Amino acid sequence: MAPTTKESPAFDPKDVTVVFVLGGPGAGKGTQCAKLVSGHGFSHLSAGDLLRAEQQREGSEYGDLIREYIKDGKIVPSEVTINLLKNAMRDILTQAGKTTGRFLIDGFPRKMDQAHSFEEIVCPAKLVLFFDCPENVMEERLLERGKTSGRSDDNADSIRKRFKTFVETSMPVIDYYEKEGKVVKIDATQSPDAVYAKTEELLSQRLGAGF
Ligand SMILES: Nc1ncnc2c1ncn2[C@@H]1O[C@H](COP(=O)(O)OP(=O)(O)OP(=O)(O)O)[C@@H](O)[C@H]1O
Ligand SMILES: O=c1ccn([C@@H]2O[C@H](COP(=O)(O)O)[C@@H](O)[C@H]2O)c(=O)[nH]1
Ligand SMILES: [Mg+2]
Repeated sequence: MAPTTKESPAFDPKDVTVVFVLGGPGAGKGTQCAKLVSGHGFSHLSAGDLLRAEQQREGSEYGDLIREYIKDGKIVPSEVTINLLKNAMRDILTQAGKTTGRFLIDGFPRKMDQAHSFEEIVCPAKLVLFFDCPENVMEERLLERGKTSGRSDDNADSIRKRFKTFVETSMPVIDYYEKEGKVVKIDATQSPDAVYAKTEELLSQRLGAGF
C-alpha cells in the first residue's frame, strides 16, 4: 500500500504572515483590525463577515445552516469557514498580483479543530492577538451596536449564547496558543485609540519596529 502523504499548506509561512485575532464577542477585534489595515497595510479577513456574505449569496448551499448557527452563537462546521478564508486569501493575493502578504484573520479559529485544520490546510499562524475584555463591557458594546448593526446575533439572547460558546469552546484555543508562546494579550477595555497604541507597541516587540 502506498504511504499516506500529507499535503502541504496552501501558503508558505515564508511568503504569507497570518495573525489570528481573537477575543470575546464585542471585544473590539474588527475595530482594531481596521486600524491595523490603515496603519500597517495588513489585509483583514473576518470569518464572521465571510460567513454572513456566504449566507446571503444566492444559491449558497450553506445559507440556512449559517443563519441558524449565527443566531445561536454556534460554530459553523470548519470546512465551510476554512474554504471561505482560503479562497479569500487567494483572491487578495491574485488581485494584488503578489505571492506574499500579511493577513489578520479576525474571529478565527474559535475551536481547536479549526486551528489544527487551518494550519495544516491553509497556513501556520505566526501570532495570535487576544483582545481581553470582561463580559459586562462586551455586552454593553454589543447591545449598543445592535441598535444599528442589523446583525441577527446582537440581541440579549444570542449574546448570552455567544458568550457561552466563547468561554467553553474558544478560550481553549487561546490557552493552546499561549502554551505555544504565540499569544499577544491586550487589555481591550480602554478607548479604541488606547487599545491600538498598546497593540502597536506589543506587535513592534514581536514583529520588529514599525512592523
Ligand atoms: N475600545 C473600545 N471602546 C469602546 N467601544 C468600542 C471599542 N472597540 C470597539 N468598540 C465598539 O464596540 C462594538 C464592537 O466592536 P467590534 O465590532 O470591533 O467588536 P468585535 O470583537 O469585532 O465583535 P464581534 O465579535 O461581534 O464581531 C462596536 O460598536 C465598536 O464601535
Ligand atoms: O470561525 C467562525 C467565525 C464565526 N462564526 C459564526 O459567526 C458568528 C459571528 O462572528 P463574529 O466574529 O462575531 O462576526 C459567530 O458567533 C459564529 O456563529 C463561526 O461559526 N465560525
Ligand atoms: Mg467583528
